[in-house]
Amino acid sequence: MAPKEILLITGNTNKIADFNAILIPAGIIVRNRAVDVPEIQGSIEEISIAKCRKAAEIIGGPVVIDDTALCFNAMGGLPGPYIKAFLEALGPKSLHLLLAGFSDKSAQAVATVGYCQGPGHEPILFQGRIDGTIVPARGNMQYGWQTCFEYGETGQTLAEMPDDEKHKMSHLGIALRKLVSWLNRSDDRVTDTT
Ligand SMILES: O=c1[nH]c(=O)c2ncn([C@@H]3O[C@H](COP(=O)(O)OP(=O)(O)OP(=O)(O)O)[C@@H](O)[C@H]3O)c2[nH]1
Ligand SMILES: [Mg+2]
Repeated sequence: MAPKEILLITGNTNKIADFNAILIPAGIIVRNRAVDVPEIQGSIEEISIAKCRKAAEIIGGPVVIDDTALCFNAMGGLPGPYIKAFLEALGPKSLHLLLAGFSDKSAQAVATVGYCQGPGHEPILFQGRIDGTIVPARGNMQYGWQTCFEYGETGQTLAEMPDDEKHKMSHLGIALRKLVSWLNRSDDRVTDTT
């Protein structure tokens, strides 16, 4: 089968690295444009659809985007898609303090990957959700909130897991495997590099 490529619209270099780590073994080439696409307020899905549609308009062709949310169950799903603002304000070391007044520390990490064929086309979403617990930061601090998210019953934060193990179960891994299945069934919607 000819290799396929996607154009990932993001300025987040860690996200690009994660896409590559997950998609290269699946035979997908990841190209990138670092465009800052405006993010509206709304549900996770509304934000992802608007971001994907806007990215396709800016690029004028097929695009892939991801919008990642961290949802605290005690807070009705917040910060959710607004986690970036909380992370920037508090830093990963203080994020767990948001739940100091709650006994329920459970949370979900949600990756919502969007594909849009081009301007005027309806985006398609592929979502991965995993359950975990918000804890004081542990592990590699270089990226996002993953030091604060202990996955399932593993006793490990995402930042304490080896990358290959993390990509097998992560919110993004789940979402991207759904994208890969869809790309493999939709040969006419992706760009062949040959
Ligand atoms: O520990 C993490 N593990 C992840 O898997 C992950 N994915 C995203 N993030 C962070 O969560 C916020 C989401 O915002 P986000 O999805 O809008 O990304 P972003 O604004 O950085 O880039 P863009 O793709 O929108 O251009 C941003 O602070 C990201 O740095 C992650 N942190
Ligand atoms: Mg963003």
